[in-house]
Amino acid sequence: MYAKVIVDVPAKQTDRPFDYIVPEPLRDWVAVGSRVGVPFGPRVLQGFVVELQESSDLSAAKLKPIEQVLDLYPPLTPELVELGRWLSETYLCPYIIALQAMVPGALKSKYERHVKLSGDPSYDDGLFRLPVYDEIIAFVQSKGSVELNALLEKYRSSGAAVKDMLSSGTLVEFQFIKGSAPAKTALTVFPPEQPLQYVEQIPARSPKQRDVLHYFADHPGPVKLSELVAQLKISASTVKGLAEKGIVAIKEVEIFRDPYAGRHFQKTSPLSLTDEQQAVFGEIKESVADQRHAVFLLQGVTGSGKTEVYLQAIQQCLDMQREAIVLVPEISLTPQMVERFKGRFGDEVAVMHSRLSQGERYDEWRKIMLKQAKVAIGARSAIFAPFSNIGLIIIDEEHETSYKQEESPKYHARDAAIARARKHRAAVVLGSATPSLESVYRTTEEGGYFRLLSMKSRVENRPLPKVNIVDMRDQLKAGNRSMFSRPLYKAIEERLHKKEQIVLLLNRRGYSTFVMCRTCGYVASCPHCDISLTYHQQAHSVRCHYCGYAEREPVVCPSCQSEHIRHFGTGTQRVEEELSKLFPGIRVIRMDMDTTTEKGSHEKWLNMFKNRQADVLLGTQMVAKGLDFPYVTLVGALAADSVLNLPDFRSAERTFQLLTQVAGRAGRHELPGEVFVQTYTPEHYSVISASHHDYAAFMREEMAMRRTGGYPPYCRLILVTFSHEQLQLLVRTAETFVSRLKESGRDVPGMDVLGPVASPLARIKDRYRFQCMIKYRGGADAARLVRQTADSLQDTVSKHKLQISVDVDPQLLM
Ligand SMILES: Nc1ncnc2c1ncn2[C@@H]1O[C@H](COP(=O)(O)OP(=O)(O)OP(=O)(O)O)[C@@H](O)[C@H]1O
Ligand SMILES: [Zn+2]
Repeated sequence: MYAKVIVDVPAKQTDRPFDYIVPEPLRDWVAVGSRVGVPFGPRVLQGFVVELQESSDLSAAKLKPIEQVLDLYPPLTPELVELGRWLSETYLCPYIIALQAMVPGALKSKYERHVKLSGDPSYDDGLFRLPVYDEIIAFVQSKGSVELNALLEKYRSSGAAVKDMLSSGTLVEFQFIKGSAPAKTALTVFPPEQPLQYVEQIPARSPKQRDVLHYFADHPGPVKLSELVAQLKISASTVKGLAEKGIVAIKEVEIFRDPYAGRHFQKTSPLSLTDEQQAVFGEIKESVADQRHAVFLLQGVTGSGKTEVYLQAIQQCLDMQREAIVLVPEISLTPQMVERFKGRFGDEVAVMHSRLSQGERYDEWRKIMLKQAKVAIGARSAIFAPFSNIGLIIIDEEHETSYKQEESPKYHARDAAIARARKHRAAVVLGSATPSLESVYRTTEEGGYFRLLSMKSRVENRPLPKVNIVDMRDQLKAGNRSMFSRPLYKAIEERLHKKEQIVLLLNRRGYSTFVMCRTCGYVASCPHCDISLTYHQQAHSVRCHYCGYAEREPVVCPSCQSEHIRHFGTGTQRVEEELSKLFPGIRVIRMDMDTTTEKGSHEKWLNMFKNRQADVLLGTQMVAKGLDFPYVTLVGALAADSVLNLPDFRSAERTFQLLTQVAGRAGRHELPGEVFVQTYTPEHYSVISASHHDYAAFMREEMAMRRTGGYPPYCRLILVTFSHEQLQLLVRTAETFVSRLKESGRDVPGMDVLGPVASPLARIKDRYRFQCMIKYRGGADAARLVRQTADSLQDTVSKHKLQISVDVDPQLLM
C-alpha cells in the first residue's frame, strides 16, 4: 500500500503530495487524515496522508516507507482533508498550511500521551482477546503507565489491538501538554442496565448497597466514584463490594480538562416560539429534516430572539442523530452565550475559543473526535470541528469581519461553512440584524441561492429603542467642549437617578490616542512603520501597534524643542475619568483591550454589570454585541462616525452595523430603551438609517454606491501585497506582476487589475509595501491566474526574500 503525503515545508516547490510506502505493520493505523513522520531528504518531517493507493507511479525502489504514525486516530477526517484542498485552492496558500489550520495547536507543540489500565484487567470488556492483548495488558500493568508512542513502537504489529482496548475502555489515555495542566483520570462507577433486578441479591444487612442500586435506577449512566460516595454519604468500600459481586464495574476513565468545570448551568427548556420565530424555525427544520443543503440568511432585528431559533433548530438536528456547529464572533463569545447553549444541551456542547488554554482546547476538540460532544460552539476556527455527520451550521452575527482570517490561510468562515455543509447535505443559517451586503446579494436572483428569512419585530412586540442623533458641531458652537453632549448628559443623570443601567460605546477603530506637538504639529511616529505611535497611560509610553516598538512619552518636541507636546484623542480611560468628574460616585466598568487580557476577566465584568454592581458599562466594540441585560435603558455612542473616514469601501457598512448593534442593547426587556448617537456627520446615510432602524433604506443606498463604484458584492476582489526593504526592487517586481497578470487575463471578461500603488500602510517593520487589486466577476478564474503569475516570479521572490501575499475576498484593505 502507498500513501500520498503533504509534508510540513510550506514552500512552492514542496506544495504537492509525495509518495511513501505504508509498511505492513502500520497498515492498521494509516488512514486518510493521519499525521505521520516521513523521511524527507536528510530529516524526518511531519506530514498528513491525503490519499491511499494500491500502487504508485514511481518504482517501489525509489520510495521510502512511512516511519511513524503520530496519532492513534487520524486527526483529520477525509472530508476535512478534502476541505483543506479547497482552502488551499480558493485562498491560494500551501496545502500544508490549510491542513494545519484545522488541527488544534497542541498537536504542533510538545506533548505526550500516556495510557494506563482503567480497572481490573480481568474485567470483561466484551473484546475477543488474542494472546497479544494479554501481553499488552501485562506490560502496561507492570509499568503503571506507558507513553503511547513507546507502546505502539513495542507492539508495532498490534496497533489494532491497542486501538481496540482504548476504544473499549480497557486502557485509558491521558496527555501532558506543555504549559497546560495535565489531563487526569478518575474512578468511575458503571451501573448495570437494570439495577433494581439486583436488589434481591443484596443481603438486608447491606442497606447502603441497596441505596446505590436505587440511586442508579433514578440516575442511569456512569458517575464518578467520589461523587456517588458524597451524594449517598456512603464509603467507597460499599461500592467496591458491589463491584466484587460483579453488579457494577469501577473503572478509571479520562477526565477532560474542562474550562467550565465547577460551573453549574441552569437547565433551560424550549420557549414557545412567537409567530415570526415559528415561521423561520419551520423552514430551517424542514431543510434539516430533509437533509438537503440550503443556506438561510436570517435577518432578525436586535432582540427578535434569533438565539432561541438556533437552539430549537439544533435540537431538531440532534434528534436526527446529527451534529451542529455554531460560530460566534470571538468578541461576543461571552459567558452569556455559552450559558445559553450549555443550559440547553449540557455536556453535549464543546466550546472552542482562543482564551482557553492549549490543553483545554485540545480536550474540547477530542470530545468532538470521540463523539462525546455533538454541538461545537466557537469562534472562526470552530468551523473545522472534526464532526463526521453535520446537520446544521449556524453563523451568528454573520456580517462580522472577524470571520475572515487575516493570516494564511486567509479563509472566510462563512464560505468554508458552506463548502462543508454541501458535503454533509447540511443547512447553514447566517444570522444577523445587519447582514453583510455580500450575503444579501446572494439572496437575489442575480447573486445566488441563499434564502432570506426575516424577523421584523422584537419578542413580545417590545419596541425598538428611540435613537437620537446629536450633532457634535452644534455642541461645540454652544460652548460645550465635553465629550458628552447635553442631551446625553441629561439622559445619564436621569438613569442614575432611576437606578437603571447605561452602555457607552467608544468606537476606537481608527481613533487611537496619539502624541502631537501643538507648536509645530510634529506627531510621534514609528521609526520602522508608517504609522503614528499610540499613547499608553499606564507606562507613560508610546507604542507601535504593528511592530511593538516603544519609547517614553516625549516631554519636549524632538522637532522644535517646544514643551507643548502632549497626547490627544479619546481613550476609554479618559472617558472614565470624565464620567467620574461629571457624576461623582458613578460606578463604571471599563472593558477594552487593557482590562480584558486576564483569563476570565470578561466574565467577571459582565457578571458584575448583570448583578447591577455598576451603573455604566463603557467599552469598545466588545460592548456592542450580543449582550442582553434587562436594566439597560440607555445607550450612548460617543464617536459614532470615527470609522467613516477610513479609506475602505466598507466603512459606511461598518458604521451602520455598529450603530444598529449597540442601539440594540437598549430596552430588550420590559423597560423601554433610548439611544444617543454623537456624531460630526449627522447627514450621512449610514447614521440616519441606523437611527431609524431602517436596514432596507441603508441597503438601497449602499448597494447603489457599490454598483456604481464597482465594488463587492457586484464583483469580487483579490488583494496582492508585495513587501521588501528595497523600494526599487519592490516597485519593479510589483510592476512586472501587474503587467504579466494583465497580459494573461486579457481575454477574461470583467477582470480588472488596478495598481500597483503604495499600500495605505506603506511601511511595516522597515519593509515597504505595495499592493495591487484585482476585480473580477464570479466565474472568472482570477485566482488561478494570480497564482500562476506569482509563481512566474518565484525566482526573484526566493532570491531576494521578497514577500507576495495574496488575500482573496479581503476584509481589510490596509
Ligand atoms: N419565544 C420567546 N418567548 C419569550 N422570550 C423570548 C422568546 N425568544 C427569545 N426570547 C427572549 O428575548 C430576548 C432577546 O432574544 P435574543 O437575545 O435571542 O435576540 P437576538 O435576536 O439574538 O438579538 P441580538 O441580535 O441583539 O443578539 C432574550 O432575553 C430571550 O430570552
Ligand atoms: Zn512599528
